[in-house]
Amino acid sequence: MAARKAIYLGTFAHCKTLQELEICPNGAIGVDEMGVIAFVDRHVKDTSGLEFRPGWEDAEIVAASESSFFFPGFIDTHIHASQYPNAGIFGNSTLLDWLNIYTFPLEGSFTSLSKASRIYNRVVSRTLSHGTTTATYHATIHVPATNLLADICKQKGQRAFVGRVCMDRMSPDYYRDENPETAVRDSRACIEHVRSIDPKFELITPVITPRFAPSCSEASLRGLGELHEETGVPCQTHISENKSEVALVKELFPKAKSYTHVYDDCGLLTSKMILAHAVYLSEEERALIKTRDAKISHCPASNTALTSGAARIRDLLDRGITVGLGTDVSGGYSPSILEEARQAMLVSRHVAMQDGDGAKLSTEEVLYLATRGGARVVGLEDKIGGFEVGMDWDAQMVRLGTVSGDGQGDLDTGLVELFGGEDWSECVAKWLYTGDDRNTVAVWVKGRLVHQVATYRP
Ligand SMILES: Nc1nc2[nH]cnc2c(=O)[nH]1
Ligand SMILES: [Zn+2]
Repeated sequence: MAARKAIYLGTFAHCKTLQELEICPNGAIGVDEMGVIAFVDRHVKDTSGLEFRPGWEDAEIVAASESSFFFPGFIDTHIHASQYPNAGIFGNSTLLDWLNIYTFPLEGSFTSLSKASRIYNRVVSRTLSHGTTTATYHATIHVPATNLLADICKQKGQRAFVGRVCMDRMSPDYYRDENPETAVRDSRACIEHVRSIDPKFELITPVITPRFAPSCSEASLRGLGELHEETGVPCQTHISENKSEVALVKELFPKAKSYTHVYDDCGLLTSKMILAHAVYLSEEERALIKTRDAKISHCPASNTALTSGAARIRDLLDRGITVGLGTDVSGGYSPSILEEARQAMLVSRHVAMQDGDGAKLSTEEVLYLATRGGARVVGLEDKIGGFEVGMDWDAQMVRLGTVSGDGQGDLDTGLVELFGGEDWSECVAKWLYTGDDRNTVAVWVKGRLVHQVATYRP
């Protein structure tokens, strides 16, 4: 809960639609004690006399400087919190050997709660510092460590979906569920823990997490599908990321019509399912995903790093399928959704070189995926992702660097350097393509200040 009402003054930018980025240079956004946006003024004439809003005379004033603006917090729809120490470590591996060489040994070590605490505290702080106000996490199979991740998100104020990973086959002996029943039982325990710390799932939501079809028996997928139906708790998994994985699923589920049908047959392909990657979906699978209204997390950095492939995002969007962005740390090397948005744009250019210019994603589109798209993926499109009355104040203040007449630039704002001739849409583009966490000077979730850089002064 925010300590007091606040008015955020200055430039704000947010995506109205996939194609339209609205930028208001003289804005004022009022946020009430609950962290909810009460008003949005697009053209404030005089910011010196703040009596322009009766009832808001006592509000805290948070003003963005001339080279700063407010932007909605980012939504990371797919990140493995437990893999954070491996960010950047993947060599030349591809998915199935990467799991065995790098990933299972690290995740398996989360029997140690002190290790889990060190890593989870770090990843939550780090993602917040990159403007991620909502993250959908995969944890590990361990109940105490997964519950700890939920506790840490709550304590640090990050909106989070926290998933206890289920895997009862094709996994090492030291890191697997004993049987389908324990996979369901332990998932239920994590759901109950979140219920105990956040009964209405206002900040933290549990998420049922079968790792992916190859590491789950049909019985465990069915059990998790039943748990999904019983509790209404959302689900997440991986799908069709890599060609060898797709072939393996065909071998392991010979009766299923497709990889997507494996999840559908077990009651997991619903509007509350987040499917990460979706690189090699057939026409029929894409149609089925659209029919079920399941959501897609696009993870371009990971898809490139693990040589998985290039997802056809334009095609998914044209079909009306909901898409957001996922860092997929540590398949992806960066915890930054800004970096992921850049990668989404770049990968779309490679797709365009094969499929034609229509595949290109624009600056506006990747920023939409990073915010409004992600909000729809996690089912919170009425609450987060933009600046509208009634939405929560999940936001970041972005500060850009300026170069003065003597050619000297700001040191603490990284590579984004304004020379004075840029209009606001060019400023936002410069931030997207050259910015980093040095530009994210303050971050709020539900009106609570959850991150600030040392030089930030409200
Ligand atoms: N990128 C990625 N793909 C997976 N498929 C199954 N597990 C994983 C994982 O941890 N990362
Ligand atoms: Zn993943």
